[in-house]
Amino acid sequence: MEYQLPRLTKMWTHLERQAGGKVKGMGEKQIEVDKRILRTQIGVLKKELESVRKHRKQYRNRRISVPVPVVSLASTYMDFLVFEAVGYTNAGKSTLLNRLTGANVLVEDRLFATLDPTTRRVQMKNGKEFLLTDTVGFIQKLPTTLIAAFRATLEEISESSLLVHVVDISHPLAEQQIEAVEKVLSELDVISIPKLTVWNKVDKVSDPQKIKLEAEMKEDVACISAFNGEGLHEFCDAVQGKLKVDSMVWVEALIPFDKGELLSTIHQVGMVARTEYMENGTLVKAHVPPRFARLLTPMRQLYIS
Ligand SMILES: Nc1nc2c(ncn2[C@@H]2O[C@H](COP(=O)(O)OP(=O)(O)OP(=O)(O)O)[C@@H](O)[C@H]2O)c(=O)[nH]1
Ligand SMILES: [Mg+2]
Repeated sequence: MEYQLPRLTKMWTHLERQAGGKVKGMGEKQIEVDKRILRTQIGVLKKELESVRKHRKQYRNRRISVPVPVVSLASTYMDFLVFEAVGYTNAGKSTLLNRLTGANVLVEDRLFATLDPTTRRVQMKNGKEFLLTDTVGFIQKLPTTLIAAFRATLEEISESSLLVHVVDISHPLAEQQIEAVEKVLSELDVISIPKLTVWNKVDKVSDPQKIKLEAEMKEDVACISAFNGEGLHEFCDAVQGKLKVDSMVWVEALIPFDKGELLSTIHQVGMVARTEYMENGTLVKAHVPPRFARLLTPMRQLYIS
């Protein structure tokens, strides 16, 4: 609508032309009316956007502050491993989400098919899980008014553990699109979040072998086709590897036998290197998400003592 506002004039000049120029100014009045309607609608939408933002924020806060109910431990802690698929519009983010989770997210060969973030649980073949959020695509020179409109969505990005930057590597302007996305990411101040780059649509390039070799040479780049599933296992492995290095901490803890559910959560959200049954509990050595590590503090002390 903000885009439309200054362009209304052009829409109405045809009226004057039709009337043979006799009623000059007739279009002009209509423009004023239209502008007022648009401004009112913009105001209403802005208010709604603000309330969406507040709502999402509350929701996120609640996710973080839940006082650890034992039964839902697993699903609660899952939230600490939120993965965000970011990328240029039409790069294949939604296709990737669908392919990994069997979700039914709208996929379309057009810009901005996705306007609302969708989060799904991804189950990897080794039983590990993570949450993957699909978001709105980026474009070059994202107008500031659009940034405002998508702010609620973009804010989700800043709270994820890993960003997966999906690139349409078959696109002739892939290089520029990568740059555009990196630029938006830096504007969002999320440079510190670990990132994995995915070159998607490798089935569509003229020389897949060359592209795959190129990807191999680079650090943190996985080559896939969300379309036919090629490279997805490697992608999941890369996600896990990245996590271990960048967003997990090493813990050694003694889990009392009556806290068995904690043990299964560690297996689910973390990467267990070793378990050993002791007299007073299970000794676990594993990489786990930092937040979870903090919760294990008493049990880590138990191990030390
Ligand atoms: N050939 C080929 N086409 C793909 C692949 N992945 C996605 N596509 C196609 O690319 C188009 C865009 O896919 P989407 O998943 O909607 O892209 P998106 O990144 O979610 O786009 P926005 O929601 O607009 O940001 C669709 O026509 C997909 O079928 C792939 O690996 N190979
Ligand atoms: Mg999409």
